[in-house]
Amino acid sequence: MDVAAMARCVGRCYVSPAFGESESHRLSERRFLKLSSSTNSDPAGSKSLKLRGKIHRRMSYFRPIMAKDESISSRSGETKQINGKQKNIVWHDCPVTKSDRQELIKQKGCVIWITGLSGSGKSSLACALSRALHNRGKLSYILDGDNVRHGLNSDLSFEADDRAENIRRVGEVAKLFADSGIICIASLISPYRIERAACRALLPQGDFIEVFMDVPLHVCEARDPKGLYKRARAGKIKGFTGVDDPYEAPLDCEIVIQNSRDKGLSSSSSSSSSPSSSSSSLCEMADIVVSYLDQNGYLKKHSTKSRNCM
Ligand SMILES: Nc1ncnc2c1ncn2[C@@H]1O[C@H](COP(=O)(O)OS(=O)(=O)O)[C@@H](OP(=O)(O)O)[C@H]1O
Ligand SMILES: Nc1ncnc2c1ncn2[C@@H]1O[C@H](COP(=O)(O)OP(=O)(O)O)[C@@H](O)[C@H]1O
Repeated sequence: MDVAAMARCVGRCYVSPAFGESESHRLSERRFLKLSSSTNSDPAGSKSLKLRGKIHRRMSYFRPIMAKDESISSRSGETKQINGKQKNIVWHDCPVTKSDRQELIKQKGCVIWITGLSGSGKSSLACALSRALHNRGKLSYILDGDNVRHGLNSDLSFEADDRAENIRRVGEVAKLFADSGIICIASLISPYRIERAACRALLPQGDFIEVFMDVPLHVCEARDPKGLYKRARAGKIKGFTGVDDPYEAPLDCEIVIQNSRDKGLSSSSSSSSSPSSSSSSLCEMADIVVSYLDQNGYLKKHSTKSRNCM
C-alpha cells in the first residue's frame, strides 16, 4: 500500500480559542435555552432547575479552558479561580520541563483521539498503533473507554452528562500523558462534538489529533462483537449510541479512516469534510496514523527496529 497516498491527512483542524469558545457556547447555550424554556411547563420546576444547574456547571467549566489553557500557562504562584470559584491552590512548578522529558525519550507528547461508533474499530486501531509505535521505539499509552470505565470512571453511566464527564476526565488524563512526553491514544465513542472540542482545547495547537473511524452503523451492527447492538435493538439496553442515542461525526478532523471493508458489507458515506482513507488491515490503519505523526514531527528520532505494527 502507498501509505503516503492513503494517508491523506490534514493538519488544519486546530480549534482556535475563539472557535472553541463560540462553538461551545453556542451549543451549550442552545441546550441551556431548551432546558430553560421547558421550566415554563414544569410548575414545580425542580427537575429543570436541577438540569439547568448541571448545564451551568458544564458551561462554566468550558469558559476558562476555551479562553486559554490555564493549567499549562499559569505559573504565577497566586491562588486561582477555577470554574468561577476561588480556590486556595497554587500551581507548583518543577524545573524538569516537558521539553526535558521529550528530549530524554526522543519523541513529542500528543493525544491521538479516536472517535467512532461501538464496533467501528477504535480499540483495534489503538492496539495496532501502540504496537507500531512500540516497534519504532516510541512510548505510547492507551486510554480505552471500556477499560477506563472499569476503574477511574466506574462511577459513570451512559447518560449524556456522565458521558461528558467520562470524556472530560479522559481528556484531562490524556493531557497529563502528553505533558509527560508520551503519545497518548484515547479511544472512546465520545459522541458529542462539544466535548471533543473541549479536550482539544486543553492541548497546545496541533497536539490533539482527532481520528474518526468512519464506519456506517449497519457495518458496526453486523460486526456486533459484544452482542450489544442486538441487546439494544431488543430494548434491553437503553440509550445505545447509534440506536437510540446520538453520534455527532467530526466535521473537520485530522484523519478519517473508512474502516469498513468487511466481507459483503458496503462502504461508508462520510459526513466529514476531512480527506478520508479507505483501509482494511489494522497495519494499514496504524501506518496512516504513524505517517501523520512522522510528517508532523512527533517521532523525532527513528529507531532501527522493525516498522511492522505487530
Ligand atoms: N449505552 C451505550 N452506548 C454506547 N456504548 C455502550 C453503552 N453501554 C455500554 N457500552 C459499551 O461501552 C463502551 C463505550 O464506552 P465509552 O466510554 O467509549 O463511551 S462514551 O465515550 O462515554 O460515549 C462501548 O465500547 P466500544 O464498543 O469499544 O465502543 C460499549 O461496549
Ligand atoms: N477493518 C476491519 N474489518 C473487519 N472487522 C474489523 C475491522 N476492524 C475491526 N474489526 C472488528 O470489528 C469489531 C469491533 O472492533 P473494536 O476495535 O472492538 O471496535 P470498537 O473499539 O470501536 O468498539 C472487532 O470484532 C474487530 O475484530
